Order: sequence, then structure tokens, then C-alpha cells
Amino acid sequence: MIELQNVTKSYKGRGGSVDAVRDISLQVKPGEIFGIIGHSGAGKSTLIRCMNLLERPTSGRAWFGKTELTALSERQLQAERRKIGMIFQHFNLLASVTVRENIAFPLVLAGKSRKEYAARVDELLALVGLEAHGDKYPSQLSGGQKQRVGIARALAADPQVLLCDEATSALDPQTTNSILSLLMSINEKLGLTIILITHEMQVIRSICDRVAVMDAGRIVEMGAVLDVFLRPTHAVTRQFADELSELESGTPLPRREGSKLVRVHFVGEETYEPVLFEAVKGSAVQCAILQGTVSRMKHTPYGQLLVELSGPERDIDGVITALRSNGLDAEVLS
Ligand SMILES: Nc1ncnc2c1ncn2[C@@H]1O[C@H](COP(=O)(O)OP(=O)(O)OP(=O)(O)O)[C@@H](O)[C@H]1O
Repeated sequence: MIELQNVTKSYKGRGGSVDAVRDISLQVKPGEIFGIIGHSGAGKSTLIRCMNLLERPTSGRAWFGKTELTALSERQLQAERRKIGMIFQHFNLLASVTVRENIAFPLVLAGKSRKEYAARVDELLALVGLEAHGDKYPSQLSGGQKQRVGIARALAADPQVLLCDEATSALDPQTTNSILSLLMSINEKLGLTIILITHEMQVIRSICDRVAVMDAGRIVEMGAVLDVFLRPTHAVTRQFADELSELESGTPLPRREGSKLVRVHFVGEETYEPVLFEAVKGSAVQCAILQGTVSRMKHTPYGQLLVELSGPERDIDGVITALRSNGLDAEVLS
């Protein structure tokens, strides 16, 4: 759907040239929600803007379906860009016109008359839950409502892909969740491919299918969200995975002599099974649960427990082996 091949984007600054994006290749599949996460300055905005050529790569190639965007003239590019919608952190709405007119804007640009676009705008207002707000001005709306207008406007020309540039970063957690649910339902209902950039794990955890982790202009890890964050290999990924774990770090924990501290990950339906109880049952091992969470990564139940296993070492090892042979990820921390 969207493909980048060896894309580099350099900016010339006073201190020389900065590679904001370095030699990035990736493929986004039709219908998926693909997240790009990284700290500030990692190159996320530059990367997403290379996908619709708001930034022209210094080298490398960008494809939209079978069309190579980097080979098009500005004029050809404008036509292709209509198939790629975009929403922004600060919404970028026109302050002097109503919600309805903001949403209609891409249709007006495409030469449609009011008569032609009126029904489409009503449909979009309903899709984003703003039926009662069409005649208001952006200044009369909350941040979440403004972003809903941004989404409706981005969808007006019926794009195949939606690029989201930090779309929830200016919103409070509750509003963030409502916008993420809206994006997920649009993805499911319309089959729209979504690519988003964020610095928030919550966004990746809630709605993304695959993720790329960026650091210093490069992608350092990429794959299914669960795979990347269950077994992070790069330090930056590990930091984000720790945010996800929700287990407190640094808190001194009570420990018994000779015990082992084990972190157990549960994924899928096993999250709700009594596997830990079964592994310990009948052994001489005592199991104390020190911390624990159960949540979801998109639709997949996911849990983590920090347990202390105490008893004879051989029996503790037997419990760990039993957990692993049940498909659980059991990591001995100390
Ligand atoms: N137009 C520009 N001119 C010069 N340097 C730029 C330009 N745009 C970005 N950069 C530099 O490129 C690097 C990556 O910036 P970018 O905005 O893509 O990162 P980011 O991950 O989106 O960060 P943030 O989350 O803070 O927006 C930074 O070092 C930035 O200073």
C-alpha cells in the first residue's frame, strides 16, 4: 500500500547537514494500522511526511500502491495525494469557516458544488459523531471535537490511506481514547489503512497491528506489536516496553532467602487460565504475587505478573520449566 525504499532525508543547517531519516525501508500492508514510535527528534514527522511527499526524500523511493510518488511531477503528485488523507496534532482547521465547510474543503478544491457535496458532508458528520455541530466554528469546539473534524475532512475525498501526525498528542487521556476508538472503527468499517506516528505507548498498544521503533533517524525494530514489545532487543524499544509493563520498577520488594524473582507474560486466552496455579500445585514451591496487571494489546488479552518463587531450587526450576512448556514467557529477573 505504502512502501519506502532506502529513504534518507537530510536538512542543511548552520552546523552542517542533519539526517532526519536515514536509509529507511518499510512496507505498510492494506488495511493495517501501522504505528511509528520514537522519542522527540527521532525523525517520525519527517518519515511520515516522506510517505505523501510533503517532504521530498533526499534519496530513496516512495511508492503508493503501484505508483512511484518520487517519480511524479508536482501536478501528478497532487492528484495522487487525494488518495492519502492526513490529520495533524494541532488539527489545522480553517478558523473562519464552519465545521461543515472545513469538512467540504477538499471536495471544493476538487471542483465539487455545494449540491454535490452536501450529502457526503452529512455522512461524514455522522461517521465522526458531530451531527449536531456542523454549523459551529472550530473555536466553539473541544480539542477532541476539532480532531473529529480533522478526521472527517481527511476522509472527504475517500482516501485509501490515512496518515496521522501525533493526532492525539494535544488531547487528554480520555479524549485520546475516544479518538483512538474512532480511528479503529473507521479502519474496520471502511478498510482504511492507517499509519500513525506517536511518542505514546498507549496509542500503539490500543490500536496498532504492527509497529516500527525509531531512534536517531533509523528504524531499530519493526514487527507485530506484541512480538516487538514482548522481546525488545534495542534499548529504546526496551524503554517503551517498560512503560507498557505498568509494573513498578525501582520499588524495593520483600524477598525470601533463596527465592527467585520471575516475570511471567500471559498472551491471548491463556491470560485467563490458572496456569500459574497449575504449575505450582503439588510442588514444594511457594508462590507470592508481588505485582500484576491484565490489559489488552488491541484485541489480544495480555497480562504480566511479577512473582517470587521460594523453596528448593530444583523445584523452583521445575515450576519455571512447567510455565515455559505451557507457552508462557517466564523471565528470571534475579
Ligand atoms: N525543516 C527542518 N530543517 C532542519 N532540521 C529539521 C527540519 N525538520 C526536522 N529537522 C531535524 O530532523 C530531526 C528529526 O525531526 P522530526 O521532527 O522528524 O522528529 P520527530 O521524531 O517527529 O520529533 P518530535 O516528536 O519532537 O516532532 C531533528 O533533529 C530535527 O531538528
